[in-house]
Amino acid sequence: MIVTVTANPSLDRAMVLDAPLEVGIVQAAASTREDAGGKGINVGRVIQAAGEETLAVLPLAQNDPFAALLGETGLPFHAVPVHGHARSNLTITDPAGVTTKLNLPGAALRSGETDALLAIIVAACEDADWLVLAGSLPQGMNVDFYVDVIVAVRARWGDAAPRIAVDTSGAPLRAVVASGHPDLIKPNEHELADLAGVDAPTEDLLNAVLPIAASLVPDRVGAALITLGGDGAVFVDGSGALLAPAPRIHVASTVGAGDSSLAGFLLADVRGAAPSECLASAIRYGAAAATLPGTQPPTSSDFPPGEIVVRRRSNPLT
Ligand SMILES: Nc1ncnc2c1ncn2[C@@H]1O[C@H](COP(=O)(O)OP(=O)(O)O)[C@@H](O)[C@H]1O
Ligand SMILES: O=P(O)(O)OC[C@H]1O[C@](O)(COP(=O)(O)O)[C@@H](O)[C@@H]1O
Repeated sequence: MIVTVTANPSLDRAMVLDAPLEVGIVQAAASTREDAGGKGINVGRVIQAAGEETLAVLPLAQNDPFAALLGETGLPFHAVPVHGHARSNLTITDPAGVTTKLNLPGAALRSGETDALLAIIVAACEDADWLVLAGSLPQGMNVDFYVDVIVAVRARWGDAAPRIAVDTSGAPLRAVVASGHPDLIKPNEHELADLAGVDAPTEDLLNAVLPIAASLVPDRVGAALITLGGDGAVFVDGSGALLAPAPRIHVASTVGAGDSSLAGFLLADVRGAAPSECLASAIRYGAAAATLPGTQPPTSSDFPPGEIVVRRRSNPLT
């Protein structure tokens, strides 16, 4: 079972333009769709669509319109009652697939609500193979929240604790890497560079991220799945690195592509696949998500045609 946590859910509105986005003018939009989103929810929807067991944990006010949208997905979830409503994030995609994301900070949680969220997450981890801590934290929440979760889950479940994947950015990611030792992180090249305090690479991304990842794996994190948009993805663990370019696709919207990559990786892992097949699955799911509008979860029927070629590098630094 894969438990996902979305501390900062978002009602995702995706708008499609039939001309490139221009700032400072009035522009007609061609279409729009709404999804119950946020990184953990997106991961969970892909896992559920693939037929594997999953549970989403999130803070949610009873009278929040987000609840109806989430209910329509059929995703099993455990909502921790809170006062604030889910934020609304906006994604704008132009005909070339260029995606602009406008993300709000999200309503603050009260201190009792944060404690309740942590307790529910720990309880939900009984029999879980993976715990996925995904997305930003609501404004005002302690940046160590994910560290607190990791410590509490491992203290409660010991050897039976799930492996823990973290997909976040900025201060919460720095905190987790400083003192949480997660089993897996899933940054993109910008988040990875920010974490390591270096400039993000702009060329030959598959190779350029390897030394940055090697500075973190395995001392600070067990493994890293680094997604690189149209350039593909890299997986680094204590035994070396795996590199896979992305297939050429027609991009509809890249929102949710990173979440689908992580879901694809975990799906293959819980089905017993080797890391190279987990990486290929991450690429297939990420690329499939990018061909779909909004945060629609991809299934295997959306996979782009062709083989995913995975190369191994035993020493990421050479
Ligand atoms: N333009 C694209 N062409 C092909 N695949 C893509 C494209 N954009 C994203 N993907 C797929 O989705 C994955 C995740 O995308 P990425 O943009 O790195 O995630 P994030 O949203 O976390 O930044 C990539 O590793 C790739 O497999
Ligand atoms: O929690 P954050 O980092 O603000 O991101 C939330 C947004 O990211 C998404 O989960 C999409 O993420 P990706 O495009 O990185 O896969 C949206 O559903 C949501 O609006």
